[in-house]
Amino acid sequence: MNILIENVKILTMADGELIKNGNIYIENEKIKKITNDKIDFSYDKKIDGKNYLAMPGFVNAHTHVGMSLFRNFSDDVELMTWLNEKIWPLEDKLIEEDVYWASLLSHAEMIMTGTTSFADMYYFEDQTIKALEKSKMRAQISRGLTLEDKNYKKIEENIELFKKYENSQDGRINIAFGPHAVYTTDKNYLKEINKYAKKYKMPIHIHLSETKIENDECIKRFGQSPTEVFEECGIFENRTIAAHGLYLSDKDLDILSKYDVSVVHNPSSNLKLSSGFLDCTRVINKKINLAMGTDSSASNNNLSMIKEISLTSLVSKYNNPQNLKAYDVLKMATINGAKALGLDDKIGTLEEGKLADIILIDLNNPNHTPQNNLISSLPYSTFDKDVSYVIINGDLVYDDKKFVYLNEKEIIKNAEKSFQKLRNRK
Ligand SMILES: CSC[C@H]1O[C@@H](n2cnc3c(O)ncnc32)[C@H](O)[C@@H]1O
Ligand SMILES: [Zn+2]
Repeated sequence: MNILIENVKILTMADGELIKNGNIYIENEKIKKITNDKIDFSYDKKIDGKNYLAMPGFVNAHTHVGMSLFRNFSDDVELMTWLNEKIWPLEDKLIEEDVYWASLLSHAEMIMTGTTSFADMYYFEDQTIKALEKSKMRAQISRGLTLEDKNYKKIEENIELFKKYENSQDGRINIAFGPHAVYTTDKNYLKEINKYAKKYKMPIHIHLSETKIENDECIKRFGQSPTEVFEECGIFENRTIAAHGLYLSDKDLDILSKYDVSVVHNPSSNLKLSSGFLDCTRVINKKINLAMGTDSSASNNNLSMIKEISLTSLVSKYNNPQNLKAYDVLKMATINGAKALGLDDKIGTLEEGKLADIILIDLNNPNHTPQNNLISSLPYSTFDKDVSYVIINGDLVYDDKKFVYLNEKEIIKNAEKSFQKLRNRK
């Protein structure tokens, strides 16, 4: 499909470029040209971009899309109570169909709030991949791995996922290993994962130093911080997404900065589970790639990157208004997320030759008026409902606030039904 977005304000997120006006020519899956000029181009769809802002789609660099059936199921508790008493017992009853509908529900929510790519860690990931065939989102998928894995069968399943789906669906799918966290694994298990990650050149997705208790218990168990344990086991020798990172010491940050590790900030989930709030500036100052995620809608309790962008900006400024400028927060949600997924040469900025993952924000709303500073408008004034068009891999998936491929009513009905069945399942 060829698309022309005409006469639009463009935030490219490419270095040095702020807002410019022009036309975006999308040929098949790529951005062919961004120019003020009219070029000879035959298109299947023309979007009148007047009063819209085009920018790269958001990259949600840490989530669990299969958990959206648990939205508002367990609130007002801290992480370990939430996991041990509420979430894990429910996950024991999950079946494939639940994850399929939960995934579609999450994909719909992400698309309508401007997310075009995500990194996921969960169970029944083949169902999430099946849902991706419908939603057409871009994703890095990892099978969640814990010590419940008796004969390392789940590691094998993770490798099978890689062999079957790596680069599938027109290159929109990548597969990673998903060792859950230091407290659900041990050194032998992590070393085994590292061995295969190296063999297959697969990236890794972990939870890291999310709570103070996690750190304290790790030090009791190993005499090392979680970062030191993962480093010793070779995990960081593979490109790694490390979600949370709230309790990283200076020494931990120095370790991470030596490797291709991206820390992912999940502000809503961290605040809601009372884990704390990441000092983003401290991580960025150590030259570590800092991306942004929602975590799941069971702890967030939704999947809006616009909400995460806003929270990150506002809470980071609580003691100093100079902390974290609007543009730096937008980088976390776009190009830094792309880097976390190993895709910064393909997505994350709007540049000729890159894949067309583009969203259009409606500026014709009272909350964007007057247009004094469009970069500030994004973190400080944008609502989810301002997202009007979403293009992924050159494919229009959300057209003037309507899903092109997803049947919203069917998804909502089946997700609701799945949760009622799951709840009653023995
Ligand atoms: C092994 S699959 C993923 C696993 O992670 C659990 N989970 C969801 N959110 C969090 C979080 O913030 N910290 C730690 N673990 C989390 C989820 O319930 C699955 O069991
Ligand atoms: Zn998580």
